[in-house]
Amino acid sequence: MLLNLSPSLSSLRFTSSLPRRCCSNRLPFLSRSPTTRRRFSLSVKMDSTARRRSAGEFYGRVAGTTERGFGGEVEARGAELGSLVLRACYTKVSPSVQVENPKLVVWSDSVAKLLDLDPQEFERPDFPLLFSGALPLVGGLPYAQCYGGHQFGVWAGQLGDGRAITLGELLNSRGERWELQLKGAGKTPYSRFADGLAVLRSSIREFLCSEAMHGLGIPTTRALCLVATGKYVSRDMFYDGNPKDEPGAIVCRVAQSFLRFGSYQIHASRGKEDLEIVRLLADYAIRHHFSHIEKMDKSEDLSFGAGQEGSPVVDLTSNKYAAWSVEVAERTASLIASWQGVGFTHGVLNTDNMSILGLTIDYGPFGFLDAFDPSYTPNTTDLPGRRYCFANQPDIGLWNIAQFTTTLEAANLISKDEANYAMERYGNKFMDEYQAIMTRKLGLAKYNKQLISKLLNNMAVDKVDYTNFFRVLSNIKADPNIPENELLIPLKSVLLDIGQERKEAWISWVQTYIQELVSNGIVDEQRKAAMNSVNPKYILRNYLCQGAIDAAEQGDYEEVRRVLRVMQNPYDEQKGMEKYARLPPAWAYRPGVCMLSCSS
Ligand SMILES: Nc1ncnc2c1ncn2[C@@H]1O[C@H](COP(=O)(O)OP(=O)(O)OP(=O)(O)O)[C@@H](O)[C@H]1O
Repeated sequence: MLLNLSPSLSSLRFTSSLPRRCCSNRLPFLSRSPTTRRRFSLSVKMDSTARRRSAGEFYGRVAGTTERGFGGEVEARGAELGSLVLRACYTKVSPSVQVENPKLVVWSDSVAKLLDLDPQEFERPDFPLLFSGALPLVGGLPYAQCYGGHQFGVWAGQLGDGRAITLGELLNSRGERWELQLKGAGKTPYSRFADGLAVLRSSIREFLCSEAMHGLGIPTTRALCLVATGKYVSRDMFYDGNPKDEPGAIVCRVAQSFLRFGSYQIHASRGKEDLEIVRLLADYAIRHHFSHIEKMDKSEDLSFGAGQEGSPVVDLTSNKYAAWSVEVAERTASLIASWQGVGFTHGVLNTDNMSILGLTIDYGPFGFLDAFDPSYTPNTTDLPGRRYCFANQPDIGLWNIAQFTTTLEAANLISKDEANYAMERYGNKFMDEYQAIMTRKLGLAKYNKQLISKLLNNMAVDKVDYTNFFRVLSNIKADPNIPENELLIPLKSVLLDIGQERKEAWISWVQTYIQELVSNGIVDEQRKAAMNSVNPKYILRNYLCQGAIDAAEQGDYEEVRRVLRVMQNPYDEQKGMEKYARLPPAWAYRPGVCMLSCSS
């Protein structure tokens, strides 16, 4: 039954979406056959320049780095426990989640604006029914996408969308295309062995972090609203054989596209018959999301030497797919540089969690750094190798780009030289952006590698809080005459429990920093304002999420809403909200708060 919608909701303009001929429901040969094993070569040769120009140098070597993953051959193991959907990149499927008196937990007015949705619509009594998928949206064309991916460096075959259902793609009045997706709305043909559902705990984390990342100015999928279904879902959070019933929930995510590296990989992995889908999906992405590439002036000289001297020239005007791969590589590099700037650790950087638009996607066991620790990983599953720890993210981004370009190569869309060139551009872009971000964080006029490396080293030794340190750093005055015993006063709230020897190390660093500030010649007040606009006061520490989750599980949604409000303006001083900038309390170190598993 379709509802009689008020003007704002009913005038949402849904538009055509993924290539229709790639829809499994349209295909006579829709297959849900058992997995077939096949050899799938994904060997990747890393360009030495690209590898050299990654960020390892700043953080030192971390145990279990990713070298092993840079090459070699893997076998397509496929979704051995489920069934496969072949020759298609999506399937029409409607939400099937059960609800009982569903409730709107939290919503985002700014996302509503993106969609031209009147925020008053959040108040309509049937809103929770519409945005849990229990009632259809007029004009919606729901579907689930087919994608695969490398998980922890190993090809895992078909993975999703196992619990995300796209309601449709909208065109807003500015001509922007926005895809609406319900996460946790029931099974799809891609659900494998799982239930297609999500719990309140993980949905609150996803909702809050999407909006917090946006507040920080970091590209991300957004979240329109979060509905508690009123039903329970069984989860084994610690994988200890003791599943517990948790409240179920659904987040309505919004992005210009949810296409991932894995959306392309899955088809390249299936050999000849599916290579055409890689091309169709690439054309789709370029047409709708990288249209400037299609409009590129062919007479413009965009030829570049790929790599070192004597290496082949790559002309980006002659192959739109090459230009596209470079842009995907560069967007990914910028994204990861911005994560490093705020201490965000994604936790599960599998290729199915890499957006082709360079958005942060899939908020699972993420964490922001508290005490600076390059080897920090928020994901308990990642603990043995720390593949996805903070310091490894730039290298993992490159590894993932290598998988993406290998996919385009396999589909004969780009050449090996073009693939190498995209990787090289990743390395260069990452370094440029990372250096610029760190320079701004310190309020300097130019990049000073030694000063920054020394600082990060000091912070790691003394376990200094990453966010709060940079926030108070702006209080240091560019005055070379400050007596030695007063140099650390502006930093006293963040240099906790350090002995005499470490004090000396810090005094020495502050002295060099002040010299640098003096030579840069920026007025203190100006520098402070500039630093505070890039060093957040508030970040979504895991314990803040947990506080909001604990209250919401008791039926009190006010804390989720309060945390959202604080995180929407993370660079501002917010009167009365100082407690949200505090270090984690002791209880935050209990299992499941700062460290999480993938169970959601
Ligand atoms: N409860 C579930 N039911 C069905 N499929 C699931 C479930 N949980 C995860 N999956 C699928 O397993 C894959 C890997 O899990 P992951 O935790 O990365 O996904 P997710 O958080 O559901 O997805 P997304 O990347 O869309 O945010 C995903 O493709 C997802 O579709």
